[in-house]
Amino acid sequence: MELLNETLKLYLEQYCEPEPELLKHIDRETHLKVLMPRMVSGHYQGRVISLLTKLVNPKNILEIGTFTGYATLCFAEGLAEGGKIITIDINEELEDRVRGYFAQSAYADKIDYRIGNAMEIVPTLKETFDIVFIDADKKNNLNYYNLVFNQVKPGGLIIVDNVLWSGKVLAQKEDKDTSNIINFNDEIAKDKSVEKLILPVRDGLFIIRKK
Ligand SMILES: C[S@@+](CC[C@H](N)C(=O)[O-])C[C@H]1O[C@@H](n2cnc3c(N)ncnc32)[C@H](O)[C@@H]1O
Repeated sequence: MELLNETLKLYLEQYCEPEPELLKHIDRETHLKVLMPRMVSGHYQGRVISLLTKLVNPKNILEIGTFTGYATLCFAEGLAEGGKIITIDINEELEDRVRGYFAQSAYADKIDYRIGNAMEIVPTLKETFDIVFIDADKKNNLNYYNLVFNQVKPGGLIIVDNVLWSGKVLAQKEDKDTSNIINFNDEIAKDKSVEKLILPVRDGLFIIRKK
């Protein structure tokens, strides 16, 4: 089940900023040439990410789950002067394509793209982050959250994608992925060290602000 019906999606896309040409190209190629294209953030969610990032004006961003780099470039639009984004993906088959997209963008020198298992790479990072985007293997949402939490600045954001999981979370489906996401959402709801809300954007974006 798609949470946004096609008519509403098209309307929302008309009343936000237009999709930059490179992102249009990435979205088109992702749908034509890459497996599981529906993982791409896309126009409306991309503009939500871009606007949120501009409000925060971050120095350091961490993205866990690059895929084709669409959201990476949306985050990069809002980086502060001298800021950078580290983005991690385990899928080396996409590396050349994604490095090509980043090279064509205005943000090539701000993006630190690493290939490997985020569960191994994240514990090696020394930076503190203004924004962390968790969008990889959903079973590890809580592990990533716990791994990065101490490196998120007070007032910083942790954003987690797909927390409504195509409506399966509301239907309380009992498959493993859905149960993991429900468990993650429940843990965040109980966490008193953060302010939080789920935006019903695309597949559900959890916006979590560290107090
Ligand atoms: C939903 S996609 C990311 C979409 C992208 N952030 C966007 O918004 O366009 C999830 C990505 O996580 C990656 N991934 C899955 N498990 C991972 C892991 N353990 N470490 C790093 N990346 C992982 C997958 O290869 C996939 O490209």
